[in-house]
Amino acid sequence: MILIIDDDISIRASLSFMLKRAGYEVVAVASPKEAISTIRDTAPQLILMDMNFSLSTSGDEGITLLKQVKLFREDVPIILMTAWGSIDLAVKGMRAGAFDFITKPWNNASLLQRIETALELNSIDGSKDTNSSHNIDTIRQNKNNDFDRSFIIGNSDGLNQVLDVVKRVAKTNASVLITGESGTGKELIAEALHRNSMRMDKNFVKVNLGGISQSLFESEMFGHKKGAFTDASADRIGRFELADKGTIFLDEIGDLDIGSQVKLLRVLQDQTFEPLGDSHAHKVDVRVVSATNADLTKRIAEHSFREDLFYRINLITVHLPALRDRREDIPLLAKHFAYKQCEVNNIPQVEFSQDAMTLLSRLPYSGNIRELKNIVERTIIICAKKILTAGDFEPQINSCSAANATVNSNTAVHSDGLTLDDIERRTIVASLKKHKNNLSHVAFDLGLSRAALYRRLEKYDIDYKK
Ligand SMILES: Nc1ncnc2c1ncn2[C@@H]1O[C@H](COP(=O)(O)OP(=O)(O)OP(=O)(O)O)[C@@H](O)[C@H]1O
Repeated sequence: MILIIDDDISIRASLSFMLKRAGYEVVAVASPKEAISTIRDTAPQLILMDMNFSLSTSGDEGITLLKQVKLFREDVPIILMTAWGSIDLAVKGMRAGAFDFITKPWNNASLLQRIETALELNSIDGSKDTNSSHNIDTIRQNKNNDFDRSFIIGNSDGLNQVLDVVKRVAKTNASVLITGESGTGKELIAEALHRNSMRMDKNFVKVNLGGISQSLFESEMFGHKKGAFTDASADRIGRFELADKGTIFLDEIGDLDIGSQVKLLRVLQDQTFEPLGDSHAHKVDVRVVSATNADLTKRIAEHSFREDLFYRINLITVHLPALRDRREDIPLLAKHFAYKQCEVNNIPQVEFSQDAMTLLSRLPYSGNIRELKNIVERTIIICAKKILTAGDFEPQINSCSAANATVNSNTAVHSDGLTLDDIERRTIVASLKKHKNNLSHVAFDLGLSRAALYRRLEKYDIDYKK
């Protein structure tokens, strides 16, 4: 049963109608007093609670009610309803333990989706309970079936715990925030959520929010109509529309400026937006996965990140441990990157000597898995040997840490007579050979944009037209 608490009769009526039509049993009450007596007698599966009771405009009554409800029914998810103008109240409510919030006027489809997500997540959390209902068993089964983690290497407890959460929430529509240091595999986890969701056949759209300027944010995310501004010479589809029915991955969300944060919050609220120059609201159905290596709680305290946006993107948090805290994964990862590098470059597979593996297993890895990948790939290209020893890796390790230290200066780094530029040039030449000068394939392999690849081809004067 879903309990609706709202003093506005028209809201009670329209919510009841919508929820009953969706197959839920509904009880609707008008006052906090009636609400408390209802939850004393029956346990609702979910509560939809208005925060703006007419008796007080401060919202204190709503917060008090929320706290009382939590005392009686700690495990029942509560979704708060507020006006957009009093979203601060929703934030207070989230701090006091509400599960989610919506702003009025709401969008029926997205409210239903939130309700479904809340119920699903609550069942998963409660699935350890021996009294689990049929519904919980079904969810548990679904979550365990066919989980594809084939592209994620590692078997450490730290990684397995992360994957366990991913497995349980992938099929829901819950927003997920992935945290962790740079290079720990956050993007891979976002992909795993998508690949294991009902949305897997639709788009996974990645947006690097750190790379989008404030002035371009709206056109990039929501699109624009031809003529909407001086440079808009044609219609453009935004990232949200591209991700419709799929997943949008908001990378580096901690870097988003405060002005763009409110625009993002609005679209996440009810999944509608207006492209620039278009007065029609566009509706989308998008699952939101975000990632950051910033400490968002700290940013909230410093007022550089909106707390309401934080709750909106963060129904579930997944924290990826640093590589130095899951060293068991290093040998598997090293072998995996070596295998891939040899395959891509069409060279015979290599092996690691015992001392090489011991060395790799002990490094500090401030750049995490990305750093390990670079070290392995460079060593293979430079050494061109069948069995790689610790001695082969050492110069590359020095060069990588030196490169980290001088990343913002143009100082050339020498190791074994080679500069980083030499290494980069060799890697590009090898990839060109492997892909018979197909620049799209080379760019993809090396993780570069075509423009970045062209710049390097010019810089090193590499003839790719032969
Ligand atoms: N478990 C893993 N198995 C295989 N490859 C991995 C794994 N984790 C990370 N990688 C690889 O390491 C590199 C860095 O990973 P990724 O880009 O996902 O990290 P990130 O945390 O998103 O980094 P950033 O914060 O800098 O964006 C990628 O090439 C990725 O494919």
